[in-house]
Amino acid sequence: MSTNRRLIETHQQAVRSLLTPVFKRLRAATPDSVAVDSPELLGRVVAMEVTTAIPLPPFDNSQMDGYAVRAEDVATASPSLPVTLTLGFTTAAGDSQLTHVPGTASPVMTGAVIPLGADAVVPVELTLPPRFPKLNRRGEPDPTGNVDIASAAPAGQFVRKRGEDAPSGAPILPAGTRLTPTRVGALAAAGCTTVQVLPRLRVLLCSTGDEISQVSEPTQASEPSQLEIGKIHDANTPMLAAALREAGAEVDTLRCGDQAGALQEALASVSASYDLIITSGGISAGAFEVVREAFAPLGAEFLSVAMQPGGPQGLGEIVLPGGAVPAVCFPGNPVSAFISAECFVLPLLREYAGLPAERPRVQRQLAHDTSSPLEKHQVRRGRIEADGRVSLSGPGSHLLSELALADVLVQLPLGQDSFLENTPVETWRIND
Ligand SMILES: Nc1nc2c(c(=O)[nH]1)N[C@H]1C(S)=C(S)[C@@H](COP(=O)(O)OP(=O)(O)OC[C@H]3O[C@@H](n4cnc5c(N)ncnc54)[C@H](O)[C@@H]3O)O[C@H]1N2
Ligand code: MOO
Repeated sequence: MSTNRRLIETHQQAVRSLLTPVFKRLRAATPDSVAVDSPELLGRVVAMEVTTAIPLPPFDNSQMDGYAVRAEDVATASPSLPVTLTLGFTTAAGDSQLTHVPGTASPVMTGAVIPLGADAVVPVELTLPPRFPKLNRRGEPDPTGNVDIASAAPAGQFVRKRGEDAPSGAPILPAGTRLTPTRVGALAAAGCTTVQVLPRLRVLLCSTGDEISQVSEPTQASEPSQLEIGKIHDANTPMLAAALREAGAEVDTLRCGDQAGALQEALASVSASYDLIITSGGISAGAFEVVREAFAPLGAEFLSVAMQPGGPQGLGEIVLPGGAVPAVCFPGNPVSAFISAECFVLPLLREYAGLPAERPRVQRQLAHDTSSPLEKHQVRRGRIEADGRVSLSGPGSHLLSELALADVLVQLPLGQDSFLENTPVETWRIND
């Protein structure tokens, strides 16, 4: 066993240095043009500032169903001394602008253009009686009758001014903004039909091992297993693909057995299409370490990080016929693979995708005593108890079901091997 282990922070820095040029290149690349109504848009990052070509709102409009008036015509109105005004033509949302006749009340619906010459709106509830009479729109016979206005309306009351949300030419989304549903709405309101977004990071996720590569179809959980002894279902490909996609990447997958030549061959034909290769398995001290055997001669480095799980790691730019591609290699144990992704790669991807890089971090007390290797940073899985303290599951890196039901990853720092009940520890929220 190597004792020359790299600190977790040093390896984080090494992975960051490997991937920084990739993100820099993607930020400078031709952006993708994506339609505003495409399901593809959600979660993408705006490549350049978006401005609105029109004022928002585009015209003065009513905030209420009521009557557009001139403020001066209703200045003295009150419930005990209403002001009676002649009914004018009605404007509904979507109608073009009418001209307001001084001394009259022009019925307007919410969103309707304020008639030219009116400057305030009296809600229908503040008229007597508090409901609309028969109304006439443009093209219909001239309206007849009056309305009693029971409240004064200062100029501007319930008028949503043209451009008050964003004037014409104003920036609505700065470059680097991640597109959420509200931002998609703002783009649509401004009349944008397409938006320029940063290209996604394209990842080839490669899971290795004879034990997974020869299993054809997974059996239903409810049926007796069809697995031959020695084979297992491939958990890492779906899990890591989901984690990478959640962090904004575009992911293709490749499964490969334990033959280094076959892995090199498979990568040679596809590598040019990817910004990053992630591998799982085949990197520790065994006799058949396919990733180590295939990648070390191509330029990757394999080493040991002072952490558990996730001790064995690999990284480097590997040189393939299609060009050099950065590769980050995780150990095969599923919990090790997930925690490696959480510690070394996902924060960088989230940062590029405009997401918070770090999982929400909170100090919590341990619900019981525990121990951890003195010379390693241990990442345990925990459940939050009703009293807010955290209970740990076993340390084994094969315990995927326990990881799947954990609330937090619990950080037990290097240099301490015994942790008493109620010791405060840093926790990272997962599985939300
Ligand atoms: N003599 C030593 N043996 C081991 C060491 C060591 O330092 N010296 N390190 C151990 C640690 S820690 C880990 S972690 C593993 C890492 O091994 P590999 O990265 O080479 O991974 P594999 O041997 O290929 O697989 C490990 C384990 O995970 C299962 N696995 C692999 N791929 C998948 C998958 N896609 N889905 C589900 N499970 C997977 C595999 O069957 C093995 O059980 O090495 C220790 N050994
Ligand atoms: O470090 Mo391994 O990643 O514990 O299981």
